[in-house]
Amino acid sequence: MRKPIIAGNWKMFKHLSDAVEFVEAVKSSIPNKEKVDSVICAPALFLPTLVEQAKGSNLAIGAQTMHFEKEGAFTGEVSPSQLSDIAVSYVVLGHSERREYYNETDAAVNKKTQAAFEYNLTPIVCVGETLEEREAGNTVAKVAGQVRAALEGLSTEQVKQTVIAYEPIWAIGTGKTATAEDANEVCGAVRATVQEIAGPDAAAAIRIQYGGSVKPENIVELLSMEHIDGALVGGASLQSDSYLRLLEAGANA
Ligand SMILES: O=C(CO)COP(=O)(O)O
Repeated sequence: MRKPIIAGNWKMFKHLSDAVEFVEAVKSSIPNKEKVDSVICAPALFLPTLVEQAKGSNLAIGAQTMHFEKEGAFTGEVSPSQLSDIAVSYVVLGHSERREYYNETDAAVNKKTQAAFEYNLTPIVCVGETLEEREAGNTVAKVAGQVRAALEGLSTEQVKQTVIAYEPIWAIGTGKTATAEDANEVCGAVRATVQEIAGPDAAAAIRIQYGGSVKPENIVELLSMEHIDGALVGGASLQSDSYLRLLEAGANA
């Protein structure tokens, strides 16, 4: 049995005071860690405050991106060692917005995934196809290629601990969710790819999230699917009541 993992990705939303208010509102109501992993991936600026605030609760705090080097002359970047030093526990890597607007390549995502393990961070690696790729019948080829590239060089144990987020780009922020069956089919293809790379134990253990217009109204059906082990949620993770409903669905999946 894979434990569900529900992660909110706040992207570039909220001010620090809103973030603190949110964590205060949810932290005592986060479901038991044995039932679901509950994560908020916040802007880097908020991380030290939120990590302190969430200490002792069931809420884990994650970053939305990072560099792959420990340190160096990379103006504006945040390093894996800096995240680890303030006890951040997750990091989103290769989000389609980073790939599209900041030229994050498969090779960089691979280096970042390896760096995450070096610094004790759990990577949430995002993969997904554009609408054109889907319409051309290239969804599985695209997603499998991204998975292979991201996991290259990892040990079987590291592959098992990686979280993959399947986010069809056309479903992000558009209100268009992939049908639960379509999402499950691609998540199944991700699992099959992991099996080819790292064997059946890793394929059985790795957790695969779906992301793209997930809401309290559609998450239960998505989580009922065989290969969907959680959700990476943008818009619907910004309000505390909606976020708690998502976690509740995770705890009961
Ligand atoms: O990109 C996403 C999460 O990383 C999905 O965003 P939405 O849930 O707003 O569609």
